[in-house]
Amino acid sequence: MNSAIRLFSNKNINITKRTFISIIDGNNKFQQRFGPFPEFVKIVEVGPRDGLQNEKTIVPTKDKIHLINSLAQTGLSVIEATSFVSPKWVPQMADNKEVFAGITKVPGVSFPVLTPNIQGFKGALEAGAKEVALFAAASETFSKKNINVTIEESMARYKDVCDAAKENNIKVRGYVSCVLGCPYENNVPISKVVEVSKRLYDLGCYEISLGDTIGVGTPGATYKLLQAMSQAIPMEAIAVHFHDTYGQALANILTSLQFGVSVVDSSVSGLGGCPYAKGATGNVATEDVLYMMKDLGIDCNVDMEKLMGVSLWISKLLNRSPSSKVSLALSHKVQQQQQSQSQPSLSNTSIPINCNTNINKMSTEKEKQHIFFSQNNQKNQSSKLIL
Ligand SMILES: CC(C)(COP(=O)([O-])OP(=O)([O-])OC[C@H]1O[C@@H](n2cnc3c(N)ncnc32)[C@H](O)[C@@H]1OP(=O)([O-])[O-])[C@@H](O)C(=O)NCCC(=O)NCCSC(=O)C[C@@](C)(O)CC(=O)[O-]
Repeated sequence: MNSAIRLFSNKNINITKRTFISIIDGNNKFQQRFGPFPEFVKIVEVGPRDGLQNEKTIVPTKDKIHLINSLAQTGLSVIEATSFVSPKWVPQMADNKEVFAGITKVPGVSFPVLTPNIQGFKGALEAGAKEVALFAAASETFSKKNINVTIEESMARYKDVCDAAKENNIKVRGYVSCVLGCPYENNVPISKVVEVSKRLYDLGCYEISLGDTIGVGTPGATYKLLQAMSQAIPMEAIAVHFHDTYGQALANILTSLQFGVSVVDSSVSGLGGCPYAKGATGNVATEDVLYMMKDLGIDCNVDMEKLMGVSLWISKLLNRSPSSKVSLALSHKVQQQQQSQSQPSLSNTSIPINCNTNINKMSTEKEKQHIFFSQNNQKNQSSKLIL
């Protein structure tokens, strides 16, 4: 039994249900019991890359650009823009140069791109990228399937990329896939994850993102992994990248925060997957992460209202509902509010959302921009949403 419930059911302690709720509701008490948590968490938005690389229908370049530009208006400081990988392997990212050239390089926002080898690095450099991301795996089979080389061979390639990056003053981030399980080998030894992560870190990656590629991880497994990782790499250089296939991502993030992790990868609307991990669903949704962070009192410096607008827009464009539980819940709330025509009650956060907008029917970029950023003004059609 958890200690809070034990306390509540202990007849010797005179505690009312009301007091009990106020104890667990108080952020300070919660932090004392479950924290401490970092004060600030950097969100690395991977939707435009990890999300769109897995879409069956290829999203038009202009829409990718619009997606990234809109995300850059939300306060996000890192938005992974595209991949400089082989178009034969991942055709969804074949327009990498056009996407990178088309996006507005907002000061203070990084737009890293994936590079699997020196050819990709050169392409990224020519396109004007200031940050690249390498992606290794802790599973031999996954490495072969994903980048057609063994782990050892990938390290040799990544050394060349890191050397070239140093010469050109380019920041390098490193991914390790299959940290909590592999679609081909199932169990992956923690020692292998630590080894590959440390090698990437020693090559010069400033941050190592631990990828639960197929979303099989649990808080228990995450705890054990981070315990081992914390012995090898400074905690501030560790990021977590959870897919939500088994619905464990938020619980795993909470565990990671308790360990001191302060960088979380996520994807707007829960877009995502991996073309070489069949059945893996999207990354944890950025909206869901923000909702949890807000309750924990953790600052992420992202405007939830704007992000929800982006989430609804990209979901409409892809002709499906958001994978984000928070987006779905909030959309239903809006619909209910619209039906009952009632006034909203007291709230800390209000999100205006126009659920009736069909973005596909909008012909021009200007119209799309308008619906994104002027929802506040569309009082006749929008409802204020209460979190
Ligand atoms: C690594 C390769 C290229 C090896 O692929 P390969 O076939 O072994 O490459 P190659 O060196 O033998 O070259 C074959 C052809 O590819 C071209 N080529 C070679 N390199 C490039 C390049 N950079 N950009 C563009 N073209 C390239 C090269 O020019 C040549 O073209 P051809 O002469 O036949 O016309 C391939 O396996 C590949 O592109 N893999 C990428 C797969 C991928 O993007 N996977 C998804 C990202 S990883 C992921 O999602 C996991 C992550 C990061 O999110 C974290 C997690 O959740 O775990």
